[in-house]
Amino acid sequence: MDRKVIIAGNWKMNKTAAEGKALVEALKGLVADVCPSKADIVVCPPFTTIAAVAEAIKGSNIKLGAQNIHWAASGAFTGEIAADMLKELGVEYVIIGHSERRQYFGETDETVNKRVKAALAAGFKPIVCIGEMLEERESGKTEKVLFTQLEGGLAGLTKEDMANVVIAYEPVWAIGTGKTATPELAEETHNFIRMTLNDMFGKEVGEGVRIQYGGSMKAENAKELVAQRNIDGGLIGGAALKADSFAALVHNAIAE
Ligand SMILES: O=C[C@H](O)COP(=O)(O)O
Repeated sequence: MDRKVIIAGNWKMNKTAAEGKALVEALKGLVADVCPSKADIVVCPPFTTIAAVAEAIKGSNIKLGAQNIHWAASGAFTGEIAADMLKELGVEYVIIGHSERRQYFGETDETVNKRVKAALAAGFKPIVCIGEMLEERESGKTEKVLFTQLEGGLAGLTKEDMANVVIAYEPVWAIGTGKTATPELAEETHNFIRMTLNDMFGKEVGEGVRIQYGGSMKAENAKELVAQRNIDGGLIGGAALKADSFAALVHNAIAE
């Protein structure tokens, strides 16, 4: 099945509004030649930078994402963000359950699931992050960890919901370390994720779900990674923080 490549830049806690605006102003020109039918190009700035970026990317082929969403419509949830607030800014994608949220902010499969459901109900496309820690991989627990994260994070979702869900596989040991998974190892794991999705939702659904790789992906390794059968793009941290490195990565990822 043909799945459209999706390259998303997760800016994490980087870029003021002015810096974010400057980045996308430069990026727009550098990726203007990328046909929207060929790839989805997404930037996910921090909340305070979204409005400025939304304005700057109007009329371009760059789409907007956020880095989190709360499950309640409003209320006493200090530090959180609601669906309406993101909708108003033109956000389309929402990253949910990033390993940094799980590691440092107590995110669990249960809260991931609540956020995913809220995102879908509001019409967003969730990018659901899963991935194992180094000691889990070394002790042979990778598949068990990923299975549990998929089962918990996607619990209760329908086949129709899955048409709007993107999975990001990010081995935690590869994030920001420069230690990319080899294309073979990444593909083996993506294939396991695909099989699990096929089991959970049926092959006709599972084969259509886009699975991004994340973890030290850069222009130099993007082509080989995305060439793998079950790798449909990337969730990019460090290399998304500069317009030229992100644009080069996008071009290499979709190069024939
Ligand atoms: O969300 C992005 C990932 O955590 C990857 O980050 P990185 O490209 O800096 O390794």
